[in-house]
Amino acid sequence: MNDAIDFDRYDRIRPIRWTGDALELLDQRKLPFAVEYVRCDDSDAVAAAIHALTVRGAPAIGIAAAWGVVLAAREVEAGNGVEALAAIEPALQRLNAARPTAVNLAWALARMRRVLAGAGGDWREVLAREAQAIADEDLAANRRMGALGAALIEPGSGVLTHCNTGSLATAGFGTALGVIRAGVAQGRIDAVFAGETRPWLQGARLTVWELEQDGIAPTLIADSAASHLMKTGKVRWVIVGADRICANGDTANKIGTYQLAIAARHHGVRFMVAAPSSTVDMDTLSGDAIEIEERDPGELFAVGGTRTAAERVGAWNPVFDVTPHELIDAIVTERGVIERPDEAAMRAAFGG
Ligand SMILES: CSC[C@H]1O[C@H](OP(=O)(O)O)[C@H](O)[C@@H]1O
Repeated sequence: MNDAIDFDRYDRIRPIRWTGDALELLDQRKLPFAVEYVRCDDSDAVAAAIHALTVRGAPAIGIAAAWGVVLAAREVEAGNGVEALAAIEPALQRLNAARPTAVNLAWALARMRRVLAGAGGDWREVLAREAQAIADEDLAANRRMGALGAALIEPGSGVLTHCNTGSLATAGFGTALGVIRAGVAQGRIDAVFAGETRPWLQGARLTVWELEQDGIAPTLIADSAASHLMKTGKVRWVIVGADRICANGDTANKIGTYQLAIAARHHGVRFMVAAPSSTVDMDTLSGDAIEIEERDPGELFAVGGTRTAAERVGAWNPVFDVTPHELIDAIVTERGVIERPDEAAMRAAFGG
């Protein structure tokens, strides 16, 4: 076993590209069957891409929104940041409304507002530098988290992950999938199981595709097979991402995460949440206060354009759920590891 991580092998995918005058987004609605980028020339196009899941994943939508602010700035004239902020605020509101659950969206917009409010005549350049800094910091955080999370994993482990938390959901390398990449690179992880993650199939379409790019051969399972897999003893950890981590450690993540945590605790499988500090929301005291996004029920009726449900059926499509902190064994951010998270541990680590 060694601690080295070959980022040339494990960190090559970039879902977000800034061209200097437009934002190019790897269209995650079309992966893995087509690798196509969508060009956004204005902030409303970015907001639409976030809502449509062209770009998705908590850190990635924050980064995309930050570049959306840069695009909004191109449409106004102002002598300084305060004037510019007043002019582009409606566009920032539309970006913020694109999706409600991942705190990274609002966090990135608040950070862009903060630097803009203090900027002078060079406010456009200040915004562009801040958007790039948000992306660069996320990539560095993911690589750091990968090492911190992997260090918790005993050699010879099997792991199960849910949804997609890789390069596609971030600036690169990933959060939970970054921990898994690091664990594989270090020889700690022998088997990676990926849940398909209905209804949007982030696991079957995106996580499997990402791992194939790395030369890692995951085993795909139906979401409904997860408890049975844990019962076999083949996994020692469930490793997932997060869209919002509250002041007491309660965590919102892709729908299905909560039941994975319940099953993990029942079977003595450890449960790790990996997310950058930009996903921590110390202003939200507990998971009960998190707005859970509900998407078009039609997402449940078809896969890839082929209907799979009988006609004339209703559906309920919440796309996140909340795992109570009591079911989480470790929260890993780039700042460190919080074992058995609770409000005291979260405040010691993040203040507030
Ligand atoms: C690294 S954050 C990824 C996070 O976002 C996903 O949701 P969505 O695909 O709807 O954006 C899921 O909750 C992942 O854990």
